[in-house]
Amino acid sequence: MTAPAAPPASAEVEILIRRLDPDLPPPAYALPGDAGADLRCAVDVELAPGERAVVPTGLAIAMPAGYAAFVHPRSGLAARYGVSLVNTPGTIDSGYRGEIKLIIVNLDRARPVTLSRGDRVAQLVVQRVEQARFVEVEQLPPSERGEGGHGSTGR
Ligand SMILES: O=c1ccn([C@H]2C[C@H](O)[C@@H](COP(=O)(O)OP(=O)(O)OP(=O)(O)O)O2)c(=O)[nH]1
Ligand SMILES: [Mg+2]
Repeated sequence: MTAPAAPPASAEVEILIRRLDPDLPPPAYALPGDAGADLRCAVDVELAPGERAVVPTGLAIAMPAGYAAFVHPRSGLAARYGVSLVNTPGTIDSGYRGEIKLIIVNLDRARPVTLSRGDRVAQLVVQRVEQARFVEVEQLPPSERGEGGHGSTGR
């Protein structure tokens, strides 16, 4: 079986990058078509169980209006060591020009974890996002779900 055919080609979006730490490689997709481009940590970090740290990536970006980038954990690190991001996914606004930082947490209950400068510790997913216009009304239109939430459809 081959993968389903792609819809009509969508152009790649150009993202400008600044390497604040020129010795680190730029963000890159590990394989063609990957959703996330890997981000590296710019410093060595050791996290005790339950500890978190704000970690620099040495990277600043500028993307077009109408886009946002989301910082996601890497599942390999999550499965092997319990490493995640506190605010997953972290939101990078299109107007943000500062250094992308990762709020990394060690969720393992027993083992400390060491991340070394240059390790690929997170991934950046670039997406189109809509801007909403919030219109206040007295009543919201009816729907089949109504106000049912939090398991209202059953287990
Ligand atoms: O994991 C993250 C999340 C955010 N940011 C940067 C980019 C983003 O545009 C900015 C603000 O993030 P967010 O809106 O999530 O935080 P906030 O607490 O609402 O801060 P602000 O008041 O600056 O919007 O911080 C990061 O570098 N890493
Ligand atoms: Mg904000």
